[in-house]
Amino acid sequence: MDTISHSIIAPKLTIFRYGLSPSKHLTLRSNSTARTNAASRSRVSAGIKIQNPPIDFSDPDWKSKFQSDFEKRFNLPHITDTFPDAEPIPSTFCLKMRTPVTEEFRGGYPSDEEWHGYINNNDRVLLKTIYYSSPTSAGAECIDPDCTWVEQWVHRAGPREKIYFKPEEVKAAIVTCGGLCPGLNDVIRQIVITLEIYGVKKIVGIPYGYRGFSDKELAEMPLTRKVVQNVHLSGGSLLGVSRGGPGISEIVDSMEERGINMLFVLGGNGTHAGANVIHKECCRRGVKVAVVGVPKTIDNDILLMDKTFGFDTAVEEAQRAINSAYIEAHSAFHGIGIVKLMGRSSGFIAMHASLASGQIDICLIPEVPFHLHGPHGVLRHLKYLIETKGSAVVCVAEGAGQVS
Ligand SMILES: Nc1ncnc2c1ncn2[C@@H]1O[C@H](COP(=O)(O)OP(=O)(O)OP(=O)(O)O)[C@@H](O)[C@H]1O
Ligand SMILES: O=P(O)(O)OC[C@H]1O[C@](O)(CO)[C@@H](O)[C@@H]1O
Repeated sequence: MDTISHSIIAPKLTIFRYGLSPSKHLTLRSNSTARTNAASRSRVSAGIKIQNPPIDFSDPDWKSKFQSDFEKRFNLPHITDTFPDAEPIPSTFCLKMRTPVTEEFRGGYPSDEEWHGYINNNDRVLLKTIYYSSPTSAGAECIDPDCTWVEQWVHRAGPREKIYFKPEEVKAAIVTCGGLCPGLNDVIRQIVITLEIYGVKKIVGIPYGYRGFSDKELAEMPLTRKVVQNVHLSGGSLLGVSRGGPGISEIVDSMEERGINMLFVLGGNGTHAGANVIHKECCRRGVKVAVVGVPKTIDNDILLMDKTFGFDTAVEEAQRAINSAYIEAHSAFHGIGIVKLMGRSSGFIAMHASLASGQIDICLIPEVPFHLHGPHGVLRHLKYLIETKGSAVVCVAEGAGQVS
């Protein structure tokens, strides 16, 4: 199976791929790999070998075992795991209000009012919504050889009716680390505005990533709705970014000194590895701090999120390059345009830009192995395009053809 390639042909677009056996489509991940994968561009499922304990499909209970294992893996930690005595209070925020919920609601909402302002703790989002009747169905991703329907879900994010931090006692900090990504300022803005709606008054930005926790020259930046009102109109990060910086102990010391008890980190893999150890260090010290990770990946390759910020901008911008390549290729005799786009481990930008542009003939992405040569190879198809259309445009994601 792994040497025969075939192509899926959509109008004007060919994505080269191998025929994969169902077993190679497994998306099941262990707890640790789910997290690592999520942080390391794991939306890719086809073609990647996943190290998991094999499922014994001869066991008549395999499905219920799989589902309960899946449930355990997505069992979210809660603040009361670390602070069993933490007392919940009614939330001051509600999806239906644009000002903090006031005292008059503290005892509950009027019974005749349909409130629907919160996410229930048991709300779930189904990850797989397609029932494939056969492993040979186009795009089939099967757990087992018979392609049985197995429910996979994750918790639904959003505001809860009970909170554990009194807004007046919160000092929230926001930090942006790693490289830039479109949308960082939008996220900073929205965090500040939402915190204010909760009633939080003390909000600061930590300048230049984790470095801002140790460098005495870098003063924290007070953030209010007024400060962030128009920041989404400019690129980059209002706070600045950096790589490297202090050790975890120094960061947590600094947070304690500053009285920060809520930290929002915006960043990629490294940033989240840092956030994780900051959280662990806070737990070890017994300081009540909420560490919130906001994943930053322009590649949109986090399975558990609808879409990561910056992705749409990347797709939009990519189309300008595609359009230029198209014009060049079609103006030249037997012209071939090649556009290389971001995406070392996943090809969502390349695929979406290709589809949206309507100008790409071949799209090569890391998830889908292909041959350059041979009867089903890319070059053969390119020759066919030149012979029949006179020109062609190819879109290549950075990591295409590099997954072994
Ligand atoms: N394993 C780790 N433990 C603690 N901190 C880390 C770890 N890896 C990276 N960091 C810290 O996280 C910050 C950002 O990391 P990094 O430069 O790797 O960017 P990133 O978050 O992966 O973003 P990008 O995807 O843009 O590269 C740095 O300040 C770095 O010191
Ligand atoms: O060259 P680096 O820093 O490893 O990053 C490359 C990766 O970063 C991105 O450009 C953005 O995540 C990816 O498309 C690419 O895979």
